[in-house]
Amino acid sequence: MFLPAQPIYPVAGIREIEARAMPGAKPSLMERAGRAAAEDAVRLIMDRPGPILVACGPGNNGGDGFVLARHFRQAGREVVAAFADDAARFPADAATAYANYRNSGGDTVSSLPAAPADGWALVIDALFGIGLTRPLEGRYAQWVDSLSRVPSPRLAIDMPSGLDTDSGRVLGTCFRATHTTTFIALKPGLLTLDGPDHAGEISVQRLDVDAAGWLQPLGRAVRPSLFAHRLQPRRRNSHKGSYGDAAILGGAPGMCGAALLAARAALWLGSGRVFAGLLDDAAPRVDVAHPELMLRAASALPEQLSALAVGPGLGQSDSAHGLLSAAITRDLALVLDADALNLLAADPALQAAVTARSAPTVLTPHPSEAARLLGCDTATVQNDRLAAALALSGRLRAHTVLKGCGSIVACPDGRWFINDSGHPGMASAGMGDVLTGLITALLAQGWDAECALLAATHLHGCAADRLARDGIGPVGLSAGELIGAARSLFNGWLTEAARNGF
Ligand SMILES: NC(=O)C1=CN([C@@H]2O[C@H](COP(=O)(O)OP(=O)(O)OC[C@H]3O[C@@H](n4cnc5c(N)ncnc54)[C@H](O)[C@@H]3O)[C@@H](O)[C@H]2O)[C@@H](O)CC1
Ligand SMILES: [K+]
Repeated sequence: MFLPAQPIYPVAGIREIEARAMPGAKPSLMERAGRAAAEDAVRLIMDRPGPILVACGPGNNGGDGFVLARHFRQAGREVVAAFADDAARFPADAATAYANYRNSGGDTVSSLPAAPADGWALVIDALFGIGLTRPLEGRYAQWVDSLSRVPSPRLAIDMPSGLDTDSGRVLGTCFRATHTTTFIALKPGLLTLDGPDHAGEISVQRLDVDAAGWLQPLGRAVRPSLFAHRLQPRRRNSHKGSYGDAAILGGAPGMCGAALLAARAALWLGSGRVFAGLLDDAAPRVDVAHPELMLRAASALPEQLSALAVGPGLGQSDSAHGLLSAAITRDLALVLDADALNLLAADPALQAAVTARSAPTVLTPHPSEAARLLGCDTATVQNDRLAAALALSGRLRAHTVLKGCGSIVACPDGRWFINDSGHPGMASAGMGDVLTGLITALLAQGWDAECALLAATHLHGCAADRLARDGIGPVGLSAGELIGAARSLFNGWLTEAARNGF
């Protein structure tokens, strides 16, 4: 069964949901949060004797830590609570949690104690959650760094302290959790940029709050349930013309491989026919490993196509510019990748032409390409990947995938998705070309841009994950190897969808 695509909210959304769900809630949300975190913590210490260290901060995240500490005390487990701020300045809920902890006989220490001889059973970071507003420094930076070095399991409450909730940026330094218990819903920062390196395994504790019931989410984590309705079995009475003509335009001298990788991916994800238009006059006439592909001169692609990708190995020559310009005016689903994006960034007239298109456009930038398109630097894109992807989709009226750790899929209407499949072994040449081929194949088969982009992006990462489980990667995974795994997984999804009656 396909898992639901969980909602994701930035801080403002979580605050709004809290404000609506909190009044009169019994037990209070903080009581629920502390208890839920304690339940996750119990699972981490099943076979681990010894004391638990909880580091509590000056806000409500610290309050959650005191609720959790009280539960462990009451269960007879040794807890050391480190708290170095002024309890008189706690917000109301945290003040109650602190008082209850003290009333249960709990004490605090004002500096991080040395680890006991047999180590901590677990260390818990309840320093800062969604209320982090500036970089960690001084004492809290030291605490976070030394807690991150503890070899025990390390649990972050709501957010790893130091991680910006909306962007996944590390502010100063950041707790490196092995596990994170996050409340109410997922947050973007857990899933993109530096989030996955710091959050570890994520458990979402909803606290009996129906987040989507209070606030319609704009963001979701990518799961096949989002496009399951597209995973239809093929009709027996069909032929290659039923599954579209896909084409890849690129392959300038020295870069034919990029176009061939994209074309191979389009072939193995089910396009009826696949053409590759290659700019290199000396390009091979046949792909010997895949003679099914129809290799043509770049200017000789058929008039009738179902979907066209421009970019893999395209280069930035005048002829590349001319071909791109002509492609943009074609009334078909269009994927723009690599140098097509760089040419677009340098030419406002091309951008206007993209914006004027009525057929779907998909953009697949990595952060530097996105920066060129937005006229900013790469750091600005990375500092707020979500905003960058949405800005591109809005400006160019296109669906965008901003690649990188936690790829962001943005729609022109302001909805967005974060993909959590894949691993750093995918940081190798040709991976983007394969993604482009996968997207193009689905567009050629009649999928809408949103579903094609979501499915291809998720599939791309899932294929890499499956290969890594079999020892093919993460290190040394090559883009070509991904294509067969993607095909096999996609067929598995089709079987699953049929079994579940989609
Ligand atoms: N509001 C609620 O009812 C609930 C809140 N919950 C918890 O409360 C958290 C949010 O609480 P808060 O809004 O109090 O925020 P935090 O507890 O995350 O932190 C806010 C406090 O940290 C200070 N601060 C921010 N950045 C700092 C830095 N770099 N160095 C030093 N101090 C810094 C702020 O001035 C403020 O005192 C959530 O993440 C969650 O853990 C949960 O208990 C669920 C219910
Ligand atoms: K925390």
